[in-house]
Amino acid sequence: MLKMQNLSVQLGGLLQRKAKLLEDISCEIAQRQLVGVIGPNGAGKSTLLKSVAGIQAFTGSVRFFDKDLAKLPVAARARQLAYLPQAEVPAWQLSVRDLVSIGRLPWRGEAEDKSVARVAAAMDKTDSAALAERTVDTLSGGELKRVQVARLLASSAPLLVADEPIAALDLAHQWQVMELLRREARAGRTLLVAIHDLALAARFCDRLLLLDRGRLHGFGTPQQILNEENLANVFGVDAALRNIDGVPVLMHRGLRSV
Ligand SMILES: Nc1ncnc2c1ncn2[C@@H]1O[C@H](COP(=O)(O)OP(=O)(O)OP(=O)(O)O)[C@@H](O)[C@H]1O
Repeated sequence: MLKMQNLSVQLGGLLQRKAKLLEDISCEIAQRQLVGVIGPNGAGKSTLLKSVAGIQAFTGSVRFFDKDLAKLPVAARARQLAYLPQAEVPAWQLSVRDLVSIGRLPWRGEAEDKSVARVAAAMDKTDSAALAERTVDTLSGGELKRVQVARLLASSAPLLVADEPIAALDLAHQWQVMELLRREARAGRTLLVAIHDLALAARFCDRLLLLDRGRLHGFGTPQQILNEENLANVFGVDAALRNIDGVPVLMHRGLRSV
């Protein structure tokens, strides 16, 4: 289980203006769940994910199965969680296969064949096997994103943290990646995924964590979180919600504010 307690992020030193990016986020996420982190631009989604991933300083605690993630040595933490940043542009002319293999680095002492098999499986699942020998700097934005998702999936970490993993993907690949992430949850992993597409979040996520200006506005099932009040008050849109096959579907009426 992933447990955040009073997680806060504040920027600025003694003489600088202080900015609260996250304020007292407390939330418990069960194992085997795909959790969508939603909220408008600037709500704090990336900051939350970076805090959980251990690359953003914060106060409070983030525990995963009773391990305080921030206190784990880096190598041990890398075996607990894999992280996909929002915008990651590889600086080297790595091959796709080598970039996906980076997901295996925390297990580099292990038998070679298992890593090779996991890398191949991750490329297959994300439709990136045909790109294996290309260098990553030649890929389109969507192809690169799929390869980066493959790197995440190649990891054996039980906690996956992904910042907008379906941004830049076409419709079919968005569905494919969401299906893959849900399957990883069903297989036992816990996933925390920032996502802007509320329709896909409603369709695939087990729980939604709604942030508004650095605060936790709500945590619950898509049915509980995606209501007309939250859409108006948090996202500033006037929308009607219709229930189709048990999934809330948004019908936009207009903007409340921009
Ligand atoms: N280093 C920083 N200095 C000042 N402000 C920052 C810094 N990092 C983040 N912020 C601010 O913190 C807020 C939250 O940023 P964050 O990237 O977490 O938002 P987000 O919800 O992921 O947004 P988006 O949907 O646009 O990706 C934003 O207003 C951002 O400008």
